[in-house]
Amino acid sequence: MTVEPTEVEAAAARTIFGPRLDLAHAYAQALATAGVERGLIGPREAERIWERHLLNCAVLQELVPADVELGDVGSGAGLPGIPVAIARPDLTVYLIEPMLRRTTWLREIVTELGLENVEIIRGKAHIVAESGQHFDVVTSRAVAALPTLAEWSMPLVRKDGQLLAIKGDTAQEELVAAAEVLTALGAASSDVVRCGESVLDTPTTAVRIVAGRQGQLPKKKAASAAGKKAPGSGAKSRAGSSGSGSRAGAKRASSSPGRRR
Ligand SMILES: C[S@@+](CC[C@H](N)C(=O)[O-])C[C@H]1O[C@@H](n2cnc3c(N)ncnc32)[C@H](O)[C@@H]1O
Repeated sequence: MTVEPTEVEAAAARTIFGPRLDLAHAYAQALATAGVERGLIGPREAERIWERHLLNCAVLQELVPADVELGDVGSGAGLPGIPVAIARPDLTVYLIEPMLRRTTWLREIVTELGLENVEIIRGKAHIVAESGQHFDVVTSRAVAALPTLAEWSMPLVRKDGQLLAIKGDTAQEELVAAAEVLTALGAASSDVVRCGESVLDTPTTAVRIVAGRQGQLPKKKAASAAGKKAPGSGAKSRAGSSGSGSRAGAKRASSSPGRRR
């Protein structure tokens, strides 16, 4: 099966990916074939791989400053982290994902594409935060409702850094629902933004939260982390290496993940 973008999608892809367009084609092809066979995305996604996945995710890069470190929480098959990393070779992108099956795929595809600006961290977001790692920008898509997502992601954000969460039509409502949590987590500002308006028929909606201080674990998480240090916490694996031995991936988060996209 070959996955060709429509004319409109191809024009958008040329603008977004520039000289790295071939890498975007190779990733789209792999996602629509091996990605579907391995259950990383649903079978119906293959025919809308460009619009709904590569382009929808890659335009998030418009909000990302130059030369920064970006952590992508709950990366799954590599979304939005891999399209952003392809579009922006100046960034160092860390794909954060607890499930071994998915980090195995991520290591394979990152190696196959030769993406030197991507690293893979196996673990849940709070375990990575517990290890003291911070990023200038933390992205996500379809991981959890905003109050939960903020609790997981804000501890990973450096002072003045941003959390960028791709959300659908409910973005504004989620932001209102998360107001109290965001204040407690030290958010300096938050808004709903649209990306890709000049290239996409349907621009991507994202919630943007700016951190007023370097992220810390919420008190109850910090207390339990201090009492019980998780094995493998903080283990970071370069793409293509054998990965961490963290058991974090085996334990499900108590909050239900957001709508699958
Ligand atoms: C519905 S999938 C979305 C994957 C991808 N972001 C996308 O848009 O296609 C949610 C992902 O979040 C991961 N996840 C769940 N809880 C997590 C946590 N606490 N920290 C990091 N990732 C988590 C899951 O393993 C899964 O890969």
